[in-house]
Formats: sequence, C-alpha cells, structure tokens
Amino acid sequence: MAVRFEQIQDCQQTNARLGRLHTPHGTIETPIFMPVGTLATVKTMSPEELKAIGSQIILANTYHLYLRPGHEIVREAGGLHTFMNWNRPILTDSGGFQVFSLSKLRKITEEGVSFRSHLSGEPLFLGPEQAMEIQNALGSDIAMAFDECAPYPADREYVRQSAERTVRWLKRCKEAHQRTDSQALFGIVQGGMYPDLRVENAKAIVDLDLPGYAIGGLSVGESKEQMYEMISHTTPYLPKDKPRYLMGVGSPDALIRGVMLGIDMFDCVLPTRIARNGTAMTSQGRLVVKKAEYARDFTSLDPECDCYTCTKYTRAYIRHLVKADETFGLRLISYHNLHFLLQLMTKVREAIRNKQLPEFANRFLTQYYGSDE
Ligand SMILES: COC(=O)c1ccc(CCNc2nc3cc4nc(N)[nH]c(=O)c4cc3[nH]2)cc1
Ligand SMILES: [Zn+2]
Repeated sequence: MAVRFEQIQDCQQTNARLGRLHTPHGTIETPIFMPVGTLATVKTMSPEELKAIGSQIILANTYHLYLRPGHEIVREAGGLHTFMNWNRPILTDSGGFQVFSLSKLRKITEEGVSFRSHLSGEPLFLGPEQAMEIQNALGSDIAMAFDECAPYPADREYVRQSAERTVRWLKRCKEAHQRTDSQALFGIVQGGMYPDLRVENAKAIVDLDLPGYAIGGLSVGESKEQMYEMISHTTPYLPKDKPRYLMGVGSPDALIRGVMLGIDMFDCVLPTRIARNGTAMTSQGRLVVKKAEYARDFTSLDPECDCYTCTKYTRAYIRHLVKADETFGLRLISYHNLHFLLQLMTKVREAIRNKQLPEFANRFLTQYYGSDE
C-alpha cells in the first residue's frame, strides 16, 4: 500500500485529530501544511532550507511541469524527487484547477479539457488518463485525481453536471493509475456552494475506496464562512481513518479553523506569494516591511520567532533589500513566512496532544488578528 494513515489522538472539544501519514518517502505528522513548489521549487528556497524549517512534504503541479520542462524530461531525470533533489514526500496536484485558472480558450468535454498553453499558446489537452500518465512520470507519492474545480459563483445545474463528471473522471483516473504500490491516488470532492451536492459527491467519491480524499472547489473567492460551511457538510461523509486534504488553504485562521473541522492536510501559495510584495506573517499579524516606519527599525520581523531571518536580520535591513528589489529580501521573508506556518502547525499538533486546542486557537487568533476582528 503506497500510503497509510494512522489516527493517533482525537480532540474532545473539536473534530481535530493527530495523525501519521506513512508514505514511500517518509512519515508525515498531521495536521500538516504543505509548502507549494509549483515548478519543482518552493520559490527561492533550497531543499536544505525547507528541511531546516521542518517541511515534511511539498506540493508540485502537473499542469506547470507538463508545459515546462515537460514530464518526459522529469521521467528521464529519474522522477521529480531526483530532479529537484527532494527526498521527502511530494504531492502533485492534477491540473484540474490550474488548467481552469491559468489557461485561455479552454473547452471541456466528457473526454477532458482542450486549452492553449498560457506560455506558448500552443493547443494542448488534459484528461484523466493524461494527468495520471504525467503524475506517473513525476513519481509523486500522492497523485490528485483530475477534476473540474467549478468556477465561483456557478449555478446549481452547472455544478451538479460538473461534479458528476468529476466522479466519472475519477473512475478513469483509478483505471489509468499505474504505480499503485508506490503512489497513492486521492479523490477530490466537488459540489460548489451547494450542501446537498457536496454530500452527494462525497458519497460517490468515497465509494471508490481511495487512500485519501481532498475537498476541492473551495478557496475560489467564496467567503470564509461559506468555505467552513461547505467543509462541515462534507467531512462527516469522509472516512475518519483516511486523510482529509483541503486544497488551496491557507491563511493562519483558515488553517486553525480547518483543523478544528477535521482537516489533516493543507497547501497554499500564500507564504511565498505575499513575500513577493514584502509582506510577512508575524505573531502580531501581517507586517508590510516596505513601510517607511520600519526604515530605522532594528528589531526582527517577529519578536516571537527564532528562525534564521528573525535571529540574524532586522526590519530595516529587509526593508532596504525589498525596496532595492534585492532577491535576498524575498528569500528572507519567504523563509520566515514558511517557517511561521510550519511552526503554527507544530503548535497546533502540540495543542491537540495537550487537549488545549480551543484555548490555543483563541490566544493565537486574538494576537494575530487583534481582538476587534
Ligand atoms: C496571495 O495569495 C494568493 O496569491 C493566493 C492565490 C490563490 C489562492 C487560492 C488557491 N485555492 C485553491 N487551490 C486549489 C487547487 C485545486 N486543485 C484541484 N485539483 N481541484 C480543486 O478543486 C482545487 C481547488 C483549489 N482552490 C490563495 C491565495
Ligand atoms: Zn522568523
């Protein structure tokens, strides 16, 4: 069996749980945040730095690697782990989301999606079989099913048709799955913002008896309350003894609330994406280091952080680098932001272990978002 999930401890007051996810490239303590390495790199970070901040698993993207450098080159390199010098677990997204969010001129049929490359404009096609072939070449430990992440907002009839097709696509992914002993296929539950469609889709996806399940079609512009509502309608139909992965999430509050709703795995581009415009996540909330007020601030980004960035550099120095467009500034903030979210999940696991999650959540969120939010 490629991937096996162990439930270690439940939380009495919420649906949170401690778990262990055993994969061919190592064991992952859950709940977990997965840094996003779309193009076979977590932007500006080396594998050694990722390990130094405690990253246990990273995400890469089928769509992007299919377009560039092409999955055949990665296969010839010996797979993604060798190609990018990362010997821990890798989860690959299937392209289901990226093809809809990045490419132009796309056409969806029962077969799959025809689209034009957002890089070269060349006509391309992705369907369940192609997505599984690419992920087979990449050799990820966890391969996501090829699905349609319905646009938001979308009318009920569209969402119903799309979710039903996603189930038919999942069956084809399962048929096309080759490395069943070294790569796990996770299904993805859709259903838009319609609770009854979410439940119906969850039941159909779980019927295929897979090693893990994701909740898709969220973090697409809906309100956080809507997102939490859809999660709470879905998790009761996902087996407790399998990992639950909320795709594209997220921010500190969404991670904590997601854990309390029973989610085990998360991914988001946020930490490296906001670093690009000089924004750091700190224990006191977001800090835009470019602001003039930090020009002579010789304290660290986050007074409560012990990471390399916060022990060796000051806000004034990082502000200078970002203003001068020096990539080292981007590296320092990315390193800290990733450390911040990975550290948050370490504290969340500790709080579940000590039966203190609600208290920890209130303390952290009040400090991060301020009591008025
Ligand atoms: C500064 O912050 C940012 O730039 C930024 C950008 C995008 C997201 C949203 C990411 N949301 C998201 N990613 C997703 C990936 C998905 N993959 C598949 N296969 N199926 C889905 O149904 C799906 C849904 C998602 N929702 C969040 C933050
Ligand atoms: Zn730090």
